[in-house]
Amino acid sequence: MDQYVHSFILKHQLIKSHQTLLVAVSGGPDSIALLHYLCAIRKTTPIHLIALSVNHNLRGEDAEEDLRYVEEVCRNWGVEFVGTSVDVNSYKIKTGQGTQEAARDLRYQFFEEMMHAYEADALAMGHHGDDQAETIMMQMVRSARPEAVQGIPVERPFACGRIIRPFLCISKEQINSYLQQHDLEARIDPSNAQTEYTRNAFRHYVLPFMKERNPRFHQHMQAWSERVRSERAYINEEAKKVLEAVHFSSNVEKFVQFSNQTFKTFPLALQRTAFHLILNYLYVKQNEDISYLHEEMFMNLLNDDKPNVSLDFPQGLKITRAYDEITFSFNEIKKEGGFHHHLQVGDRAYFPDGSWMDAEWSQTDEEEDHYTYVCDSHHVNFPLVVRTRQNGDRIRVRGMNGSKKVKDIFIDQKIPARLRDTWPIVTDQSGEVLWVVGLKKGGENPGFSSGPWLRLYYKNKADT
Ligand SMILES: Nc1ncnc2c1ncn2[C@@H]1O[C@H](COP(=O)(O)OP(=O)(O)OP(=O)(O)O)[C@@H](O)[C@H]1O
Repeated sequence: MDQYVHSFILKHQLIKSHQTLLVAVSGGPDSIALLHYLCAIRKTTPIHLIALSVNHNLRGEDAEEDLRYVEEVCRNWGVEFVGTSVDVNSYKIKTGQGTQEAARDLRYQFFEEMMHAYEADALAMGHHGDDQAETIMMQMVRSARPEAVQGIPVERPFACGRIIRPFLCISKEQINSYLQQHDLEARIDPSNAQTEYTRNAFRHYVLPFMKERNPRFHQHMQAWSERVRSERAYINEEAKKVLEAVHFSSNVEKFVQFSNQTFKTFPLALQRTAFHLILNYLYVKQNEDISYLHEEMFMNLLNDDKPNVSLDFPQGLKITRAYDEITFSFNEIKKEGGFHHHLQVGDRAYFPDGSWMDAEWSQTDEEEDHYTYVCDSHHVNFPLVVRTRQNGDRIRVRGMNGSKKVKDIFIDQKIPARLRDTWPIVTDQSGEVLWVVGLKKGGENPGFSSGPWLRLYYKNKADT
């Protein structure tokens, strides 16, 4: 066992000389073996070890005895010890969590505090290869998405350092032999009683079957986890390029819009991943309800023959496709035919009636007609927004002092009421109305500036 763990630590560079290492010790076999192993390597790799143990007060006096047992072991092995008792029941009432979830939260809060208190480099935990195999199999049953089936990480950032799991490369059986070999005693493994029902079923029925087929199954699962993680990291980086290409920009409104054509130039794997990156950005809390079926629905929306399609996602998120334009929005556009597009320079925005608008840099400040708008680019906050009217919209009309209600412009120009809710209006990011297309121009007069100018061009479907 020692050799496996040694190579694993080296391969992942989990521990280095002179580091301060916290070890989470419940008193059960896995963490007692881990503590013993780490004590032993102190002979060749000088490290500062501190053992942490949490009494969850869930198993009466037994739990207190576990803590005292760990304390005694630490005294005998010359390891600094910090123990704590937490009140899981009060925390459960406060947070509405289940027992295991609340216990876990409190345990990690304590670990985090200790990481800062000791300015530790890492916290070592006793998860092993069988835990890994169970976790991956459970994830596979739950999800069809590779990114949701990655298992337990060998290391991850935590507080001021990292969490490391040096035993992921070995099986529970190897840990038991190690305990025997070194004549080590552990408290009765409380995990069987505490572990959730599903995990126990995998532990007792599925894992033995897999190990019977291949005793090295846990090694395969560990290799799988490492491989999937590195591949996912690569795909995620590549998918960020998709977001760049479609001019994805974060904004307070949590509103995302891009061209379907551009999005679809990328391979399917990147489209899928980019879709999840967008969802991660839109959903403040990770949404457990999103499954690969949602992913399929989105992929179908991209390829649907119909020009206007929409999907309703959890928490009121609406995804629509209007011709080439894909929109993710929580603010459902209330009025029929209403829209809200972001417009970057070099983009074309399509409207539900088939008309469109181009945005480009211009060499001149000349405006050919009512359907061209030029402004000094220094006076606008990008990206521009092309949307339908909102209550209270006003425009600072060029050459006039003060502003005018957009509603009055529609009335003055005798625009029929049925057209007003779908009439395009351009604003900048700060909400300043720049142009009521075809009717009134606002903002600074481009004739007074030296550019560079931004030129907008509106083309009505009926004219083509
Ligand atoms: N009460 C606790 N105090 C300190 N560390 C804990 C505690 N409970 C769990 N841990 C840490 O989390 C790891 C995984 O926890 P889990 O509940 O899966 O295992 P366990 O059966 O308690 O493990 P072990 O056999 O090491 O006691 C443990 O190996 C240990 O490092």
